[in-house]
Amino acid sequence: MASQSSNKKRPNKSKKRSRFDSEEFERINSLPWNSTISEEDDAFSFLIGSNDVEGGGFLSLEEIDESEYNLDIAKPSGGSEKKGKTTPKKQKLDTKNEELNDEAKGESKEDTEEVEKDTKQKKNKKKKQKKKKDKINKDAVNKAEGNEESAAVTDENDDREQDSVDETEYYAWNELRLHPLLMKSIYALKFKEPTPIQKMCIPAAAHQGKDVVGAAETGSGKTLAFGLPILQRLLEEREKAERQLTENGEMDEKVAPTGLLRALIITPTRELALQVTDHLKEAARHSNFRVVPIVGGMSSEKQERLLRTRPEIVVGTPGRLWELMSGGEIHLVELHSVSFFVLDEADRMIENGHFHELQSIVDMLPMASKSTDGDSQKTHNCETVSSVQRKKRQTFVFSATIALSADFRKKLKRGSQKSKANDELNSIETLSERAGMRADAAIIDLTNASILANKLEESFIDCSEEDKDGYLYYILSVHGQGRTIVFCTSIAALHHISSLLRILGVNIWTLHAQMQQRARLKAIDRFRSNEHGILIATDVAARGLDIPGVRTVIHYQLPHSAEVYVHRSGRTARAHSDGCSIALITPNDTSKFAALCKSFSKENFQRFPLEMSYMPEVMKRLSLARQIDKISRKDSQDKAKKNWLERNAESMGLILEDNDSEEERVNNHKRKKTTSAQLNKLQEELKILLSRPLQPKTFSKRYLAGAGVSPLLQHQLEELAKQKNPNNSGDVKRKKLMVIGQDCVEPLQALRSAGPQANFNLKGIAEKRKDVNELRRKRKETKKRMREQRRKQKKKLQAGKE
Ligand SMILES: Nc1ncnc2c1ncn2[C@@H]1O[C@H](COP(=O)(O)OP(=O)(O)OP(=O)(O)O)[C@@H](O)[C@H]1O
Repeated sequence: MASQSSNKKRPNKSKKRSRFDSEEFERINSLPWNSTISEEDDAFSFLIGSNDVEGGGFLSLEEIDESEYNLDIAKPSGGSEKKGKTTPKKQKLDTKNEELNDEAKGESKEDTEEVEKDTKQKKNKKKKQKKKKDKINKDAVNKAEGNEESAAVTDENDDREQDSVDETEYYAWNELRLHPLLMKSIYALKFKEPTPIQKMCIPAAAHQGKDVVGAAETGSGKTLAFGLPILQRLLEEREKAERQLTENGEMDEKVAPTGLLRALIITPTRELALQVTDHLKEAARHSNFRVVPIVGGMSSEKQERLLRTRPEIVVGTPGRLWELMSGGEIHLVELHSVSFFVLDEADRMIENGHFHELQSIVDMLPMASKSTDGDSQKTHNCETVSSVQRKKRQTFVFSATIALSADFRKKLKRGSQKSKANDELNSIETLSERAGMRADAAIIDLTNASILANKLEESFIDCSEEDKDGYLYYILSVHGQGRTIVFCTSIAALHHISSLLRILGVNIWTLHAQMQQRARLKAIDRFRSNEHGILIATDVAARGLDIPGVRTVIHYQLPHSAEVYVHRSGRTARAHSDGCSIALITPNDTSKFAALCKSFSKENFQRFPLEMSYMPEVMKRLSLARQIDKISRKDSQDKAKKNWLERNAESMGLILEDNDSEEERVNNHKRKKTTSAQLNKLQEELKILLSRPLQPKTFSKRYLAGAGVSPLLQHQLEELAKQKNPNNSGDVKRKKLMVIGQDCVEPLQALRSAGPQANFNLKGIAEKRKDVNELRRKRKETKKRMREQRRKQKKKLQAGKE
């Protein structure tokens, strides 16, 4: 349905653009291509983007605002652009026509005069061309950068920075033959070497023009693995077109078309789209390609204004993209120019809530298979376009967990490209095929058997449902170093623990899908800016979020699938860092956890080391916090109920009568007073407890424990311990000596020091489960037998009575 509606909107535009399109595409096809990219794949080398936007700058707290992009976007005047505003190309043509008319009027002038004029013009033209050629050859870099004052300032800084760059340190990038402007960005990012997925993807995508299915662990640099090839090809195309125009002496005659949409990147979440945008802007900062995010939760008018700047690269979420596309947003429906289509976190895209819009978007992409001979003008145009497009659009499908869909991989390896009768894009395979993925796509799967990030250490704490909150508080307070993300599966659980933690004085931020977009971005921003920040989030934060310094991920509730577990845990141990994850496992979770371990081919998970002497104090505080929470909740529920009643009564013009008797009123008042006194008392008690360090009374064998120990004291204690055991220089023992106190030891350190203390034994669990199943079966059989016996006895009794 959706795609039909979109198709309805397209014929008009197609009619208006049909001549232009076919002319342009004829020209595209006639352009030669450089040796590194196959002729077939060189789609839009005629493009010379008018890139006047400075990249860089993360979209942070406020709504997307064009001012953040240093854009001076003209408000639409008079007829809307959608109705076919005069393009620069058309303006140029009009001017040319006027010139021709003028020339015709001047026919009466003498021939000699005309010849002189002609020669003069030719001379001027040659001069101009030479000047331009020199300029291009002299400084291609400056040419691409010199559009904005702000860009110039940044570039000046970058140039200064680049002067101090020792390029030999970046030699590992050499073999990837990236454009100097991209290398300049890489120097600025200080990425000394490409990550393995980048090493594999860039040659295949940028130089061989292949479609790519990429799978690599979380935080392994997949964004640039598809981002750099896109930018590389766009840069090469632009330069080639410029060179060719200069060589043909057409620089003056041909006007670069205003930016066409060249790359469409789709991500499952808004935060991820903003992050990918930011990342690509950093990579494109010297090449001047415009990258714009199109996501829900923000003003669509502003986004439409951003799109009117005709960015070459759009990164968006399916919902808002489709909303604008189906509304006929001109930049987004001109998909014939899209040469790069990316599905980031592809496996998430096919999940419920995403694929309908995605399917509609994919169906908008020009594909030869969708055209039929008998169709309208629009179809004819699409066919012209698609015959170019089918060969030339590159499709990239990326995810850390795509390899979990082994079926997809196998099929692609076999090169199966048969179109499915299936109309729904409910598998990555169908989705990729419909998006135009070619049979010879490069499959780059760098995930290991466990799919989990290499530098991630995983652990678990088995506890009762009752003690879960206590253990969470324990980890956050005893091991509060570095950033921590706590994942919940439900928003109710998120509210529950965030309320408790706030009462316990733990500084946290929350993130879930029911929050306003502005609040979501604010939470991320604040979390990002706090070195020891704690974020309590649902799975909306599970995918793609790249926040440096996340040291620990806690699974407060286990996720529903192995994929989500991988992505959640992948918020730590990113790029070259390490990190750890801790899963809180209650008896109800055991079999789910065992299944998870199995899907990662992991026999053992490490048990997180706990210093049990902390627990009495932890539980005391928690008990008080729970009581406070219960009273406060009841109070706010009562208030909300009263407000609701009052609001409704007011809206209906009614006056609420207080029907309570005097006695009831007095009792209510007394009850309120008692509750308030009780609340104050509990809060006071908790305050006293919180003012004391969370300190165990005894010293453990392994740890010298002391809450609130300053780094200096910690160091002195360690030195003291060394002096006491001068002979004991064995590394193993020294490693185990650790001083722990609040905010002293991060979980990863505690985990490493503990060694493989205890493991989650899958075999044991399987056996236990077997035993339990056997027990259940026997119990069932006994029950059945007893039922049978009772029935027989009943029958006998009835027969006796008769
Ligand atoms: N060559 C490189 N050297 C060092 N760091 C890099 C390199 N490439 C990318 N990074 C950094 O690594 C981090 C992770 O990159 P990115 O977000 O692209 O990972 P990802 O594989 O897409 O992760 P996820 O699967 O979780 O989405 C980012 O902070 C990025 O800046």
